[in-house]
Amino acid sequence: MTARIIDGKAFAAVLLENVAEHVTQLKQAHGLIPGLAVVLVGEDPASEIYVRSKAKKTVEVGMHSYEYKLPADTVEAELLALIEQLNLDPSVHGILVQLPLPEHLDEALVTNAIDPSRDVDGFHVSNAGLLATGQPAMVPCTPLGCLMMLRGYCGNLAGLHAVVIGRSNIVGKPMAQLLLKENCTVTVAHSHTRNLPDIVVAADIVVAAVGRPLFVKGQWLKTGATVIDVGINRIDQGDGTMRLVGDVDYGAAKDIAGAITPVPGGVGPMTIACLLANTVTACCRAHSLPEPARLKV
Ligand SMILES: Nc1nc2c(c(=O)[nH]1)N[C@@H](CN(C=O)c1ccc(C(=O)N[C@@H](CCC(=O)O)C(=O)O)cc1)CN2
Repeated sequence: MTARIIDGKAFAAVLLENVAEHVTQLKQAHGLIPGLAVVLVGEDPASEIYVRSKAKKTVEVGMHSYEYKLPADTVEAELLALIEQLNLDPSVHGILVQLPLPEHLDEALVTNAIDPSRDVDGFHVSNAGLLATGQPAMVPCTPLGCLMMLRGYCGNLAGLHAVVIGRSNIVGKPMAQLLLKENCTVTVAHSHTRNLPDIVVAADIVVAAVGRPLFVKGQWLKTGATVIDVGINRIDQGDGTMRLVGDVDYGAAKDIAGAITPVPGGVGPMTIACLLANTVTACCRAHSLPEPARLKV
């Protein structure tokens, strides 16, 4: 069996078109332009690329982009003061602080300083709680993108056994909550899980978010399983060049899985598209307008 490729770039292109259409409608019907503020602290090269890409796409879909670049030695009080200023700015509908933060900054404290209604990353404890209790929330962008692709490929997910490998607040936990909401049977595996291959082999859906290159082996998979690879790892090829790989051994997995996301070109592009969709949703909620159905899960 050769797996179908789940093309994240194509999914993202469709979602971005829908976002752009809604932005045009908001402008024409209500004179509103959604605004997204992105805060980057420090000079992490990958974060700089992601932030640049977010700003570029924000402008491409017709929204306002506000970028704040702070030095790596920024003190917590200064960052919190900027967040407070953005919380009060009526032209800003979405706020995100790019992660990871420099070590001296408390990620939870900073994330929870963002007004939950503008928390387009969905990392605020209020949004995490709403999602965990099945209530309308801002949903973290990476798991939201994974779910949209899973729905697109599998249709109804009810009754399927999903194994989520990884329990981070950003991906693993919200992914498990979203899959539960879809009536999947969900197993969350992590670094202490015993006999992981025996667990993965029972899965109809595998979401790999462990942050370890090529960790999930092809022979662990059930034939025909749908595999979503969240990992983005740069590995040295031994000749001085670097290669981008996921958490799944794609070369082996593609012969056993039914469908699989590539790295690059899988989950990554959907993360940014979902961020812009969340910003439109936040703008609609802020102005008590109906939420665009096509941007929702
Ligand atoms: N505040 C946040 N910080 C971080 C998040 C997040 O959702 N919110 N997620 C990641 C980084 N990230 C977005 O911020 C992100 C990562 C990767 C991609 C992407 O498109 N990747 C490409 C490959 C690009 C490359 O060469 O590195 C792909 O997979 O095709 C988009 C967004 C951590 N921080």
